[in-house]
Amino acid sequence: MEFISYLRQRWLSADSLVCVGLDPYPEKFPAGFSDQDGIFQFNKAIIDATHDLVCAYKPQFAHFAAVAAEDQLKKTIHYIKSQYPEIPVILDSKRGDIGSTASMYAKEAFVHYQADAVTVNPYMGVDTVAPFTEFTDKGTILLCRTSNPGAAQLQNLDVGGHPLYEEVARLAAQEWNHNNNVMLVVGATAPEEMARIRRICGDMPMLVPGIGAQGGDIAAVLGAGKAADGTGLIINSSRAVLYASSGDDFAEAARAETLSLKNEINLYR
Ligand SMILES: O=C(O)c1cc(=O)[nH]c(=O)n1[C@@H]1O[C@H](COP(=O)(O)O)[C@@H](O)[C@H]1O
Repeated sequence: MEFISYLRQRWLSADSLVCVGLDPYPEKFPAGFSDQDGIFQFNKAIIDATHDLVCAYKPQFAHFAAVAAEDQLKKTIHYIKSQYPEIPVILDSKRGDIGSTASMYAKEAFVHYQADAVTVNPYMGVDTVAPFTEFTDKGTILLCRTSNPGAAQLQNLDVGGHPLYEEVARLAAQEWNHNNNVMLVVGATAPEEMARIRRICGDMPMLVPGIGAQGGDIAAVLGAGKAADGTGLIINSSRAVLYASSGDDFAEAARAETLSLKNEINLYR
């Protein structure tokens, strides 16, 4: 199934726009997760506790690679796909490189890790994005206006009467989306920019990080970014969910945090 239909089905069946980000910090894990399978076991506990509340999971590549735990990334994705096949998995690796190398990164995400979608840095241009979008059933989520404090320094630069991030949104919506599988990353910390991007990209789905630990405002995000039918957003929270408690009740606390986020978002849909 095409990624956007798959996502849409999940938005509706779970009645949720919440994405739980899997950003493992082993030093924050409660006791009992220190063996060599600990990252996977922690993720599994989080997934089992939250699966009915989410529209997607987003494992963050660097958090696995930095501790040589790529095998546990693969196992985590495989676990979601086998136990909860209705939930899309977005691999957050923010790849971007010349076309020949980009095609290897696309294989990495879609063939090796079996992700349903991947985050991609589009600032090298169309030939570096195409190797991802050629996987017609998979999703390609382009960094457009990111959530970090320094995002405006380059992304808001004026490029002939409009900011650079708007050019990315325009290209994504009008020139790069032949296979109807392109989406955009827009940070929750930039609601004004989000509203402008929504006007450019129609009902294209947006991945929205920056809620929770980065302080984004849910009402502002929904006001700026929801599509006409009350969906259109994949609202990610990682640390605020994963580390809601540092005790043995971490999975229950993660569930409570996810449920509260889902309910708060749904108030504004
Ligand atoms: O592409 C992303 O997921 C992303 C883009 C962006 O603009 N800002 C951003 O925070 N992210 C990712 O979203 C997650 C946010 O984590 P928390 O701040 O803990 O919720 C991290 O995995 C970031 O790498």
